[in-house]
Amino acid sequence: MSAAAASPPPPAAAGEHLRFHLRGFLSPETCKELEFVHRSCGTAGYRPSVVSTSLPHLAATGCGHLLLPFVPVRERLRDAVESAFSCHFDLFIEFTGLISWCKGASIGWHSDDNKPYLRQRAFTAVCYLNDHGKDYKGGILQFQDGEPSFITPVAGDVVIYTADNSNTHCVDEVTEGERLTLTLWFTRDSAYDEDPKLLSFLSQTSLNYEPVHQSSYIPLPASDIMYWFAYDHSGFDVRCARVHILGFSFHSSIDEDNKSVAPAEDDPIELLGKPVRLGRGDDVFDKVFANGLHALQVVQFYYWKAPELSAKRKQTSGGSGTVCCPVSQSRGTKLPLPCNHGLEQTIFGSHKNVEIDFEWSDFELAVSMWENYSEELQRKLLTFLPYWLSSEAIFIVSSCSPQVRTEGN
Ligand SMILES: O=C(O)CCC(=O)C(=O)O
Ligand SMILES: [Fe+2]
Repeated sequence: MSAAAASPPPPAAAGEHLRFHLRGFLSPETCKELEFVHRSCGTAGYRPSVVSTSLPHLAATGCGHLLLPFVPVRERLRDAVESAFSCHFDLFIEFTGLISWCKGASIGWHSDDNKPYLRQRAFTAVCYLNDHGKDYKGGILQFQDGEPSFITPVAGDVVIYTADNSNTHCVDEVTEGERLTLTLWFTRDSAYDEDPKLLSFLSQTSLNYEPVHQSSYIPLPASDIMYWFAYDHSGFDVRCARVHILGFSFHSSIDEDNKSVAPAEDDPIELLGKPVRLGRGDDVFDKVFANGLHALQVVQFYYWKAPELSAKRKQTSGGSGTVCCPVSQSRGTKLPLPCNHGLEQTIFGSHKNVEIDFEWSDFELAVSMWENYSEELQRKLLTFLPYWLSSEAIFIVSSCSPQVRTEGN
């Protein structure tokens, strides 16, 4: 969760600078962690060819604990904006969201406060989580006037600018791959502060679980329609596409010799709301996941940790052979989900290019690492929430701060 310690931009006299390009603001590890959250939880976006993950969506789908990786980043970005634009007033975060700009996504010339319902926006921060050229083509950010006149996105870099028409900008069409960003808008108007809204969601969902119970971090899918990515008179389910691209498939949780229990679904996509297994090639993994989103999150966690896991395996076993295989070939049949492999490949296919040296034993280890990771975040969330609720704000609660009393202290 650590964010790289880039020095804050120098304070500027009002009007002196329109925008700042901060290089290396986020560490590669922070970029990867946010990418994991987005690829696990994103839904079809608010514009064509876009997938997005907003913080209220995380809180509403049983993933309130996944807000934690955002907390230090939001705080550092607010500090950077306040210092860059010499703000002698309170600044609130109006929106925080992860966005994938997929093939065909672009935005024409605009300023970020250009609609009556967007007038409250004062500043924008866009963090780039992956690299132009390597991960996607197109997607250059251009400004109409002033310097810098364009930004070529590099993972870890941030651009901050005023949301008014002195920063009219556009984003070129993404022609290949997936351009990942973390976008924040800041406001001076506390009525638009997103924190109280998030806290209200969190208190309705996360506070119900005490003590930490396993099911408290299992994701709960939103309505199926939110995962439908429409493209060119066709489309696909985002959960299926993300799982397929990494070589996995969804299987029934019911064993083949027990077919009589298998219920017939009107809409096969509804099967993703029920317990599922994961398969790869002819193998089906033993574990039953609570739903398709749970399975997807574990697959994305595995993908995030795969290089580390395979390096560890090679170190300990000298690279030879598999230890045990928690899989079988006769378990749950492949779910009859509608898919469009060609389109899934066109839209999400580019990021699997880091070839995974796949072993089921690594995957099994990733399942327990994911459980530990989620449990730790959930524990932190439950510790922080009372402090957040009493100040109606989301902030880093330092464990050494004297007012924090955690269990056992
Ligand atoms: O992603 C970017 O570089 C800028 C995005 C943008 O202009 C917007 O979301 O309003
Ligand atoms: Fe914009």
